[in-house]
Amino acid sequence: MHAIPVIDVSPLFEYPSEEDSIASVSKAIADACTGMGFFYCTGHGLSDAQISEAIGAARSLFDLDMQQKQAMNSLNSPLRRGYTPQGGQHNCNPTENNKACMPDAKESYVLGAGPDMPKPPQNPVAEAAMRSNQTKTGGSNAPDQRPQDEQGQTHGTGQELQEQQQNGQGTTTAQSPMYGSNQLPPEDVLPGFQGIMRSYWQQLLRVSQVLALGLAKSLDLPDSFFVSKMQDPVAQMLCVRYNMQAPPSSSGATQAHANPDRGNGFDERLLGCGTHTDCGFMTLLCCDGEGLEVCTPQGTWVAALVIPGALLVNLGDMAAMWTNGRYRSTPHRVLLPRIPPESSSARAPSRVSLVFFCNCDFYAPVCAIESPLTDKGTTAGRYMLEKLGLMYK
Ligand SMILES: O=C(O)CCC(=O)C(=O)O
Ligand SMILES: [Fe+2]
Repeated sequence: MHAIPVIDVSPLFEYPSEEDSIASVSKAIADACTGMGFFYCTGHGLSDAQISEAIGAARSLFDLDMQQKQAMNSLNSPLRRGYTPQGGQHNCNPTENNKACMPDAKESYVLGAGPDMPKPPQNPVAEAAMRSNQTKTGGSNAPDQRPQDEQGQTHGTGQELQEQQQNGQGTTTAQSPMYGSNQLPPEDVLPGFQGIMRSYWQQLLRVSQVLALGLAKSLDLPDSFFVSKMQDPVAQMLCVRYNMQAPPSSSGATQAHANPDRGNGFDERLLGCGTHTDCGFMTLLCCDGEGLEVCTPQGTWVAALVIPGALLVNLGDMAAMWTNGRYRSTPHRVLLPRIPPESSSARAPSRVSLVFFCNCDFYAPVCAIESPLTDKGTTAGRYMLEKLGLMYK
């Protein structure tokens, strides 16, 4: 029995038919999002082989020699896309207790929405959800807060938000500051990488839109509520390799990762990724090893075990903002078990994860659904830039 629920989302792909099964899925999503804020998603349409292939492609990128990886150094990219060696990136929640963050013990490679990555594919579910908005009235008190340029009318979402929407009028995500080129490894350096990652990316955009329908249904919102804000999302995919560490010495950088709050036992581990919440809407993760831990509503930590073929979904800050905290943006972290001192293995073990942040359209308005007149609100892009700016100092 997993502490984190497993939800078979396949009925959502039958939308708009299969109403009863969709209602059960939506209920399960609501329970998961008000509880752990994390759930395993099965029935998403990707085969185990596709997931393993993408993890394998990331692994082969990290296996390149350092010179080849440095040729894609994220410092060369204004959007910090590309490769970041170990020690070069923060990923802690900068607001947590106002504590200084230590660099995470990981190397990473970031891909983001841009002209060299695919747009969301044809998606009959998303299209049907968008159409339902035109045909249905009632069913929910919550307004659909699409920007003015899409809907041609204003909503009571607060003056500031309306101004932003007006400023963003006619502006697409592709013209936003978070859209740009990636540093992809050339085909002769890493054959097949680009194709595998583009195809995985496109699949995950499709799954994200379908989950967005499930999330709207779970909140009794219009079916298009979230899908309409994910027409051209500023998605980002973080590929990470957590390299297992030697036991911390009594001095030096690795020692600094030991978490004093955890008391006995924890000193033996290092932090692969500090405690944080994700800043976007939802995150879809696959990985090939354990280490991720999730904070329960009671404040304890549970391990997110690996379920082969499942995608682990969690909500980010925007989901919490829309729902006034009813849906959790759950704190999580990644721990690294140390290599036992007696280990004679020539190669340190490591864990690879692919973390797909399905953010919304850059100019999508985000404000509390139930109190749009009082909540000042923001836009997805503004919120992400603020939070990322704090993390990538
Ligand atoms: O690698 C993982 O398991 C999670 C990483 C993560 O939470 C993040 O990068 O936001
Ligand atoms: Fe995260």
